[in-house]
Amino acid sequence: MNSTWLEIIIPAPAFAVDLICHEMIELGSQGVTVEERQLDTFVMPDPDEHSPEHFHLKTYFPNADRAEQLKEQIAERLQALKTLMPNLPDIDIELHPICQQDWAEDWKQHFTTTRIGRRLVIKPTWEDFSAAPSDAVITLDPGMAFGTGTHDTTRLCLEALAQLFDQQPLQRVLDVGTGSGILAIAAAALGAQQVVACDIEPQSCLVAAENARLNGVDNRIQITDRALNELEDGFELVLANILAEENIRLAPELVSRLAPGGSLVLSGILVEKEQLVVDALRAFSLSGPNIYRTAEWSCLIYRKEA
Ligand SMILES: C[S@@+](CC[C@H](N)C(=O)[O-])C[C@H]1O[C@@H](n2cnc3c(N)ncnc32)[C@H](O)[C@@H]1O
Repeated sequence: MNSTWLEIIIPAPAFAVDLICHEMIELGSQGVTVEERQLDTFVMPDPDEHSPEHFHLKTYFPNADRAEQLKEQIAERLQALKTLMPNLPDIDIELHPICQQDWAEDWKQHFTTTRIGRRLVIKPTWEDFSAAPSDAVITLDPGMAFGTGTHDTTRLCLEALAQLFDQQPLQRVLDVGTGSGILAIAAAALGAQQVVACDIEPQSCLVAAENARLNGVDNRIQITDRALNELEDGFELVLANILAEENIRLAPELVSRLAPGGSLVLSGILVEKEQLVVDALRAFSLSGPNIYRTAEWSCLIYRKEA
């Protein structure tokens, strides 16, 4: 489906954002997003981060042919808001017609069967693949959760996982921020007998559980939304594809969940934030890191002293 929508961008001061959003919905907008910060990553904004004074509202209307009429209506609404908020400045809005593609099909084009390392193969549910006997094939439908293997941060983790399993078989693996479950399932497919996968998002836990079932490894993966500090320890491998800041915040818990000699794989780290993580991890008895980079992402691999 390729229908044309109208995207309207409204620069707005912080104090007016809620009311303007409300007005747009009243005018028939099918969705409003508020760009409040430069998103350089994939998860939640830092709650301690200060909000900026100005925002960009993007609001979407299904009927692009109403552009001129909508522009006038929005100008009238903004003018009317000035009676409530005398400090509201004059606002220049931008209008762009945009094509709505069939996103579900569009992103699928970028998720195709991929081999990682010697044995690991990631395959979308809608593709066929003839596996060699030694292949560890995992089949995924990421649903609403993050993790198809196409994102560089996931890929770096999968490469680390494949490399570590090549060095020695690993039995107990912890996947922190499991998303679609891709890393946990890959660990089980490569032979781990007990995998714990946690995520703060209940939706991710549901998707991960379904993907584990689909891959026939649900009996070896325990999926939980419990906090990291409530989980057991003694893991030979701990993977965390979460933000640099989150990796730093959780570092004591991540390290304490490792068995002696265990490996810690930290991903989701922008190259520019790599040093922050390296500095924070110095506080622990770890060797490393071995650092792997793809585009703007870094992945750090540590080993806990035996
Ligand atoms: C970038 S995704 C990674 C998904 C998957 N592991 C992968 O490598 O593709 C990060 C996931 O971590 C989860 N997450 C973020 N902070 C977390 C935390 N403190 N504890 C557990 N999960 C967390 C998010 O909900 C999200 O599903």
